[in-house]
Amino acid sequence: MHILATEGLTKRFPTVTAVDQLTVTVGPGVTGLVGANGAGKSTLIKMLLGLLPPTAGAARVLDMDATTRGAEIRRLVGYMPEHDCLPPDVSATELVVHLARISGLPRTAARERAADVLRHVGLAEERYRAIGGYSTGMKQRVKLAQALVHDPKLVFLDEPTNGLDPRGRDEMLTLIRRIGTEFGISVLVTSHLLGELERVCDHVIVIDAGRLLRSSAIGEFTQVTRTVTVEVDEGTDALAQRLAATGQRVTPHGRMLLVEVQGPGTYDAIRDAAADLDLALIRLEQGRHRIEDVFREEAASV
Ligand SMILES: Nc1ncnc2c1ncn2[C@@H]1O[C@H](COP(=O)(O)OP(=O)(O)OP(=O)(O)O)[C@@H](O)[C@H]1O
Repeated sequence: MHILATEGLTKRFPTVTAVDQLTVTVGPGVTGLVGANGAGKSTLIKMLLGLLPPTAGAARVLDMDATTRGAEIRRLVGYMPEHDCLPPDVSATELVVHLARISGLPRTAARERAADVLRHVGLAEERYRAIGGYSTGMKQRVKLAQALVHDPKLVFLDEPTNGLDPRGRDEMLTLIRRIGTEFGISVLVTSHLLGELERVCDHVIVIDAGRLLRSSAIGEFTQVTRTVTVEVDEGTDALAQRLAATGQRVTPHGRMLLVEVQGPGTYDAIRDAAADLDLALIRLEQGRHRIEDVFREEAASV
């Protein structure tokens, strides 16, 4: 079953083609939409919501045509926009209740539902304070809460981790995963960082300059891009030589080594090599996959 599907979807602005003949399908679960800034992610979402007419091609969301049935789609889909769009002088509770009412919920149900979603996104007492005084993380949570308040079947989250510090980012990613698993709501989440989506997505779509670069289950991504970063206090060269001698693929990266994970044995090989050479391991961590890595691999394979 498809949650959404596009066929040759294209959006041309006077000086740029933002989405270029995109044909892609998305199933239930949490799907990441990855691309550098300007790749066309927000434009795609706006077309899927029926807010922007395509220049060519078609899009279906929850089996409805996005061009002709935008209002129905928006009733069933939650949208967390990328940019700051919150009124500063009202509280999160007032805003979310108001938006729930606009979505058609009766007054009492709107209040209850708003209290529920604000609790789920982790806004407690602060929800009664004016939004203008909120931190970026709190504002992102309010945007998320309003996307969920009308109990959608699907949510589009546009760069939800933007502007967050590492801890806020982690908490937001955990929340997104919960939306997909505990609440059973399908999610399309955009980011310019593939690394952060790996943790929460079942499937990832990569676009570049509006074109589909790749659409794969997350496992396929991690298999081909997985590396482990190794740092030792000294003796990096000796470690690299030892690892290479035991069949590991090693690339020096400044003071660190990037080792391709060929299987669980790779970690054992690193540990044993460091122990044999009497080196102290400072860091042994899963490589963060940046979108550029995928671009490089795709380019190399063409
Ligand atoms: N209304 C518009 N008029 C003209 N050009 C636009 C418009 N909206 C977007 N664009 C252009 O289309 C391209 C894709 O923009 P879009 O916002 O969809 O990218 P994005 O992947 O969401 O990136 P970002 O995260 O930076 O917003 C960019 O070159 C952008 O400048």
